[in-house]
Amino acid sequence: MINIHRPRRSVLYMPGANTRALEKAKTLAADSLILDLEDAVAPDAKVAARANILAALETGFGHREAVVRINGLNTPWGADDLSAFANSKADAIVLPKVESASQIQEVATMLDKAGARSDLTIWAMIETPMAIFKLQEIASAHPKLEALVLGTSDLVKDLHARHTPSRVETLTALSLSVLVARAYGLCVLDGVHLSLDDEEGLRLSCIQGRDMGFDGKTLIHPKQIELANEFFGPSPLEITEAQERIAAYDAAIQAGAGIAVLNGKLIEELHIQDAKRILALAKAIESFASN
Ligand SMILES: CC(C)(COP(=O)(O)OP(=O)(O)OC[C@H]1O[C@@H](n2cnc3c(N)ncnc32)[C@H](O)[C@@H]1OP(=O)(O)O)[C@@H](O)C(=O)NCCC(=O)NCCSC(=O)C[C@H](O)C(=O)O
Ligand SMILES: [Mg+2]
Repeated sequence: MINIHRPRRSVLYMPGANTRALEKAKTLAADSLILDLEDAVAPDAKVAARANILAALETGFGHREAVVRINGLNTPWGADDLSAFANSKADAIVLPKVESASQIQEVATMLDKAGARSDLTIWAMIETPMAIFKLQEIASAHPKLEALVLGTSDLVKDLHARHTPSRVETLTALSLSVLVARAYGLCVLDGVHLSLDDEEGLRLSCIQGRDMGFDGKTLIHPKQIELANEFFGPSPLEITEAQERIAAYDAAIQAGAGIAVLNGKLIEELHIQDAKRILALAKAIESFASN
């Protein structure tokens, strides 16, 4: 199954308590923003952060998608967060530390009762060992679920593992998450790269995530946006090759053949589906640039 989601190459977290960052976000080249009320916000600052985010959503973030990470419903703030954003201008609600379908269903029911817009979707953070074992249950919990977001910091902590350059400690979890996301038609976003000054490490992590099938990468600082946009978007060469593949295949079909060969490579219908996905993504990214 091929699903074309909106571009989410770069998905930048910012603490809701940081009004400077919320303002700065309106000028950044990130495709999506996660306005955070959870781990990046101290308990004493949660209520003020909620108000900051509500105010920032009112003026909007241009073409950038704005999603709000609420606190878990098992915390003192979760239910109030959810009702505050149910009728806001947020594009989605991110639910942290999801471990069961019922957590997603509870959020969906609360949004329905609050009369939330039908296009307000839910994203689930996958960041605990139990979440990995419940991936299929979570992914099929509710039609409002749109994306799985890997929380590799929490996962590594819960595993008693260590962050390594190869990410061997999370590869199984990353791979299972991509498999399940694709099987259920969901968007899937890779975890953050914590070392702010390690550009080479970020580059390798972007390449690895892209090659595994992730749609994009979650980020913690504006300086990480450019690399994520570069590696999770189609390159000019990939766009040209996709166009050439489609043209070669169309010519083969016109000539009565079912397959084509271009530059010594076999082209079948499945390659055309992938070429069309690449071109649709490139077109959507181009429309961002003109907005
Ligand atoms: C890490 C930071 C605290 C660093 O902030 P700061 O010291 O302000 O950095 P700079 O001086 O280099 O900032 C330069 C300018 O960029 C703006 N900025 C910085 N970070 C952001 C941001 N995230 N979004 C928007 N704008 C940002 C600064 O305001 C400066 O602007 P200007 O004044 O105009 O020059 C900070 O980067 C930060 O807080 N990052 C986000 C941390 C966060 O959200 N963490 C929680 C999410 S990660 C997570 O929990 C993943 C998951 O759950 C898991 O388990 O893995
Ligand atoms: Mg986390």
